[in-house]
Amino acid sequence: MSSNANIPSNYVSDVQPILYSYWRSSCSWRVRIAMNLKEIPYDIKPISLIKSGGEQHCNEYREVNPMEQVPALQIDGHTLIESVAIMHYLEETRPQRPLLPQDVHKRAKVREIVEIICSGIQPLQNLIVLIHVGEEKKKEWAQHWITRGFRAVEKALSTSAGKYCVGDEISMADCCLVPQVFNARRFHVDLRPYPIILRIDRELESNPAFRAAHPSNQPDCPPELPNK
Ligand SMILES: O=C(O)/C=C\C(=O)CC(=O)CC(=O)O
Repeated sequence: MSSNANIPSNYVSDVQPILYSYWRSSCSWRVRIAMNLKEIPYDIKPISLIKSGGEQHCNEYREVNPMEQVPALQIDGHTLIESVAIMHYLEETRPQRPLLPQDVHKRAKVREIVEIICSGIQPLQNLIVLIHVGEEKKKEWAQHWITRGFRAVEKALSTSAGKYCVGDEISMADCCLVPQVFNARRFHVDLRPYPIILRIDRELESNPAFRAAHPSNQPDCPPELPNK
């Protein structure tokens, strides 16, 4: 299966991977997009982040992911956690449909945008943080950090974007951007100051890999919430 000269051919297993995922977890969503783009078939094991105080905290799942978060991916006989590390593993073992550009400067740009979103925005507005911030303040809190980060993303995109975040090829940066835009809408962030972000999000809306990964198309999406 693997055509990457650095990866032994027996490294990649034919056993279908299992993705521990939650329908509107943006981190699970990044990996779903990457798997779909690379056309890797996988099964989803839903982990409800809200049922009974969160299934991610149960003993059984803590064995899978000691960070008590989704996603986790069982693949090639290994259990991997952390969405960005997982995307890089997929890139290295399944080089088909690359998610990193060849050009080193473009690669750096992809990693920069990934980092802004995955370290500088999402962790500050995820469920565990918002629980600590409290119901009353959580919307303002999330808006603050998303706005701060989107200013930097928009600036990065002003020099890197073509059709997508970096040039005209879909990359890891796009896998991270689309779920973060969803979160921004969820917290009613005014997105008008970010026209490039909005344009790329719109561009990717109809892409089949992105569409299939959308929360509303997940097996654990509550039926009463078909549209986000
Ligand atoms: O249904 C819920 O409200 C629970 C959790 C989430 O949305 C996931 C997050 O914590 C946000 C995120 O992934 O960025």
